[in-house]
Amino acid sequence: MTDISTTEQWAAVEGLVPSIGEVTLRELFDADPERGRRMSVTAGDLHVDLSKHLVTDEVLHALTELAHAARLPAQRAAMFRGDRINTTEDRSVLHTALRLPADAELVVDGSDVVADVHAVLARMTDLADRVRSGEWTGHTGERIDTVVNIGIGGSDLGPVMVDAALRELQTAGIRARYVSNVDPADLTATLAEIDPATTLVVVASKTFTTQETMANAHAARRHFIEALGSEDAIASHFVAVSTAADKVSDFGIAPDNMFGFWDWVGGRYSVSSAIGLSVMITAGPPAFVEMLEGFHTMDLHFATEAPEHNAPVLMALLGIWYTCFLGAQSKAVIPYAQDLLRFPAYLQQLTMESLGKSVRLDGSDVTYPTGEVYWGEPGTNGQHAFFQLLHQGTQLVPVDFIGVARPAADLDADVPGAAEPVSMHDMLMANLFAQSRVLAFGKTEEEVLADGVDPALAPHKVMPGNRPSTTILAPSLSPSVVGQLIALYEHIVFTQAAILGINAFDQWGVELGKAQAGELLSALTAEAHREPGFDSSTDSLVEIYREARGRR
Ligand SMILES: O=P(O)(O)OC[C@H]1O[C@](O)(CO)[C@@H](O)[C@@H]1O
Repeated sequence: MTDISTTEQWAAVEGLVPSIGEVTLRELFDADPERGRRMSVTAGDLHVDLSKHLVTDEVLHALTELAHAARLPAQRAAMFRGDRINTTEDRSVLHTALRLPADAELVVDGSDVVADVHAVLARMTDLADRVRSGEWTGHTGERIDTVVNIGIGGSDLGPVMVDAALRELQTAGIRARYVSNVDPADLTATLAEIDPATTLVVVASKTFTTQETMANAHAARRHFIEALGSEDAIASHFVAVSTAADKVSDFGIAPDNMFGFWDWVGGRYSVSSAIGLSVMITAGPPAFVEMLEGFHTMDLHFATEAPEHNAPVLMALLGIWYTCFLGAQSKAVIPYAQDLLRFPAYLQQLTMESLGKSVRLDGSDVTYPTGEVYWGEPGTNGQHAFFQLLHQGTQLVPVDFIGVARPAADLDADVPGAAEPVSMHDMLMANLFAQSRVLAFGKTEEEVLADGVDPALAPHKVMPGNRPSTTILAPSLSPSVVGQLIALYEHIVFTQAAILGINAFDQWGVELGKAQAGELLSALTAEAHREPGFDSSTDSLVEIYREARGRR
């Protein structure tokens, strides 16, 4: 396969790097008063402003040529068609099929996957409606008021993030709790605040073998049987979401209470599958369907728009520009929306499990960086924590700002000096716009001195500026917008992987740790301390731990 870094298109981008060192964002904006509008694209309901990036039209053009050199349109078509592009696991990659409308058709390996998807959606809807209406009752005849989702990674981060994002729609009196960590503190804290008689547990695991999930599920099962006095209680308090029907049945959950998905849905791409069941129960089936429509809107945008107007393609190319050509190593995602609190954590798995690869699809070593370290916290909190490094530190950290125009609810605040109370949402968004301006345009020494600052202090108050950011502005945090945002980043990941020639859909690196945890568990729990067998660090840690636990 072609090593993208050996192409003339790659060399062309590389050749433009010095030109970017010669201009500033201030100069680029001064030279083109239309830059703000001209370098923004619309994707579904999202206004995506790319104008505050360290690029000229020439750079953007050269980057889109890179996408052509990597045959992005052909690779994209192969994914949407269901080709087995996850070659190391010999699987199709079809999360986009999870949001196709019911009248669409997509036959893969002789089976219409759209019909399969909608059959599961209908069963999920039926369960959610019955739980929400009170028709589904627990073992003692009480209504369900709490859903506990037990899962980890993709079987947790998606639902937990969307649950928070759709908080305002949770009007049926049903709350969700999420248990993921094998640290017993996680399940213990959750069990302490729920009543088993009114709780439905969703065991969410694609494989139904994940150590953390199975440990938590079995412990929860014991707790429910003890609390409700009968093993029969499991039938009305446990459902499962999985691709492994046999293992679900071995656990004691009947097929009627299992909601399936397929091996062509990667864990980190699974929130639009039955893995979203807890959210469908708390926010309601119409909200879930609207979210799927939002996903589909972005899928269509990605599949059909030319690269020059294609938000995920452009954002992916900018990511490659910063990491492969300008030396950036991380990307901050700052939602100015408290309900998107968990979006950065969700993106960490989506992007880093996907792009954390050092060999290409053909097994050859990559010769360029892949992926970025994603991190972030909601604004304005981040401003009072890590923004100092973004503004005046020495690292290049591109930022994605996300904001919504209309809040679900607003409050007025009295602001010193203001005649009238001020909308707190307006305050929030003013902060977002201010931060992206300060990052981009900074403050020169001349401007600092013009404020009358002591010249000795002036260097400390200079803001270098020229720090790039994207601003994504949505009309509101509707379920559709949530789906659009998730799909936007899914397709950014796809595009980067397609250009860099890596597999975004496997995660072999996670496996070795799982295997070694098994060996370590035996060493920690064995009757008698074995001869040292690991390495001198691990051996002494095991010994100290065993002693602390009273094991010799
Ligand atoms: O849904 P499962 O099979 O329990 O897997 C959970 C997670 O574990 C991983 O395999 C590795 O962390 C993720 O890719 C996945 O989302």
